[in-house]
Amino acid sequence: MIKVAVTGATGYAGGEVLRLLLAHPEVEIGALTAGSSAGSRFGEHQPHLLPLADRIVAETTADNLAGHDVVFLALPHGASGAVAAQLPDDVLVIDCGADHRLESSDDWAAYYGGDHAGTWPYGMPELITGSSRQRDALAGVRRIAVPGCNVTAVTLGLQPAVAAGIVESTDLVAVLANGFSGAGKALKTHLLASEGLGSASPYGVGGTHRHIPEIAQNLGRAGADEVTISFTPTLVPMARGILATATARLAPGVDADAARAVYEKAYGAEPFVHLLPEGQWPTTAATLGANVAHVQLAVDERAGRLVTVTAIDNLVKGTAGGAIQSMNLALGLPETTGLTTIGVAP
Ligand SMILES: NC(=O)C1=CN([C@@H]2O[C@H](COP(=O)(O)OP(=O)(O)OC[C@H]3O[C@@H](n4cnc5c(N)ncnc54)[C@H](OP(=O)(O)O)[C@@H]3O)[C@@H](O)[C@H]2O)C=CC1
Ligand SMILES: CC(=O)N[C@@H](CCC(=O)OP(=O)(O)O)C(=O)O
Repeated sequence: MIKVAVTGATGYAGGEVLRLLLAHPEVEIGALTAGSSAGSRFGEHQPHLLPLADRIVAETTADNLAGHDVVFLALPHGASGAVAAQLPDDVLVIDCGADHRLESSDDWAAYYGGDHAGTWPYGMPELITGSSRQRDALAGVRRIAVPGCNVTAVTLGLQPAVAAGIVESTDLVAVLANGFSGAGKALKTHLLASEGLGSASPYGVGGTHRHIPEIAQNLGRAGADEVTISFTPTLVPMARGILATATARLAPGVDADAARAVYEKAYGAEPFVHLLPEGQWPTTAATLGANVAHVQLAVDERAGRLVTVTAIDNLVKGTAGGAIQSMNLALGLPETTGLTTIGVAP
């Protein structure tokens, strides 16, 4: 069995990693660590994870993380680098946070601030990288940076068109509806039920959201020379889910059939990206609890734009499921081990 520790186990991302790992046939769950909740009973924080309820949350120290084959980091931004530096090179370390996603230290400084911890192999197996996919780069690695959840939705929506050159990558627009859990468990005023229930509110407006450089990095790897994207997330009253509408100016002469053929070719063999039948549009409800992205596209002839819509569960395909998919690849297991595309709607 593969022995796995989870840091940030009391949070949303750590909890979801554990929920999925409990169904993984090759995994045994070891240390559960966190910050201020160390010493408390795990069941107080994650009552839905009954098999682990009587465990005691440990401090996040190198000693407590020793003796594991895999360590998941589900810590706030900026906290992963120091913990990872204490872990041996032969341990597979999977960072669900942002610390190791970006190649450019300038981008890190501009969007996150502080010192950049470094760049790790990027955990999005479906990412188009020239003539191959990122999954080929994950075999045998011992460090993985899990993508941002919004980044996963927007990248999967746009990358086939960008890679095939059927859109202008300098004229991209993405508007997203985002569930509350994306912001984590820590209390924030705008996430109070009295503020957020019955309301939709934009945040990170005007080119300020920290996922913009990561999306540009991905679409650059997919083949774009230059990427300009207007990106606007909107908080909507649902616990989980992201619905990303991403549009792009079409290259001359590209019609709906040609665009659809590009997406069918890109995603026909992907186990966790599902191109819906023509005319059926993604909903977040259909992806909840599932390691899957539902994708659809249309050509808006009057506007001259390709319109893509992608739905994911931010905590599954957007975090924990994607992380376990990458773990499987790194360890040489079948990519789909322990993961399901079956959701829990309604
Ligand atoms: N929520 C989401 O949809 C996604 C989250 N992520 C990333 O996952 C990471 C965790 O996010 P999320 O689960 O939402 O956040 P939460 O606020 O829900 O959880 C944070 C976790 O980190 C622990 N923690 C906080 N500070 C420290 C510290 N100094 N040392 C050790 N443990 C600490 C907390 O423990 P304690 O209980 O003791 O406070 C808690 O377990 C972030 O980097 C986030 O960006 C990535 C993709 C999507
Ligand atoms: C509603 C909400 O605030 N969502 C968060 C989701 C970010 C996320 O979880 O991704 P990271 O791992 O990069 O933090 C946001 O859009 O910033």
